[in-house]
Amino acid sequence: MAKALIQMALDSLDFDQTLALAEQVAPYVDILEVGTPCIKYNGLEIVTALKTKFPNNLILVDLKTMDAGEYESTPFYEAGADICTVLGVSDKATMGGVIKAANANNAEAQIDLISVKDKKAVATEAAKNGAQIIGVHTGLDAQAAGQTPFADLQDIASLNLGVRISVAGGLNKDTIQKTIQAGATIVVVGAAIYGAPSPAESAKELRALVDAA
Ligand SMILES: O=C(CO)[C@H](O)[C@H](O)COP(=O)(O)O
Repeated sequence: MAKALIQMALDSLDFDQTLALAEQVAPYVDILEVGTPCIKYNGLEIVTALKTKFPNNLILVDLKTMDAGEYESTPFYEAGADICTVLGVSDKATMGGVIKAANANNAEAQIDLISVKDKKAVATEAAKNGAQIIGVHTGLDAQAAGQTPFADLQDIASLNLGVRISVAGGLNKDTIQKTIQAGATIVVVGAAIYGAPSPAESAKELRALVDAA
């Protein structure tokens, strides 16, 4: 089985701080994620900067697109995004638009199941329609209310859809291995890295745990 990938969520608003954090963690993670607040604040320029500075990392742009999928995502793919996200609560045509833009740019589309009621149905349909990645995601607000992504992961993994499963929602060194063992092929970490005294040390520790899982 292929090793799981680690994705670091860059959730700062500040352009220079985002690049500085990426510099610290890039050797230990596979995917650098431009978080939703960061992409809204900084736009295409930060995608270009990350792609240029970190050619050995994949770049995920967490657009969380809700409408006009192809139109909104195309410039980000053209700027170097390897993966863009689109909301699973959006219209089938919106998800289809991002999948189309991804395919046109030799890249991938991720369907984010955040706030989706029937996650199994949306994931099944999205995989059938060509989405490469399904994102099981407990957002920051839901985390603050005590929720975790683990039950949803079990539901989605049980479908055996043949697509990659990304999991986000407060993962840390105590939960990352069990997340992979439960079926995640991409594990997303934000606060546990950027909130650590040494983000580089934290990313290195997570790398070792993921490689040993
Ligand atoms: O997409 C996000 C919020 O919507 C976060 O980037 C994602 O949840 C990862 O961060 P954390 O590990 O702190 O939960």
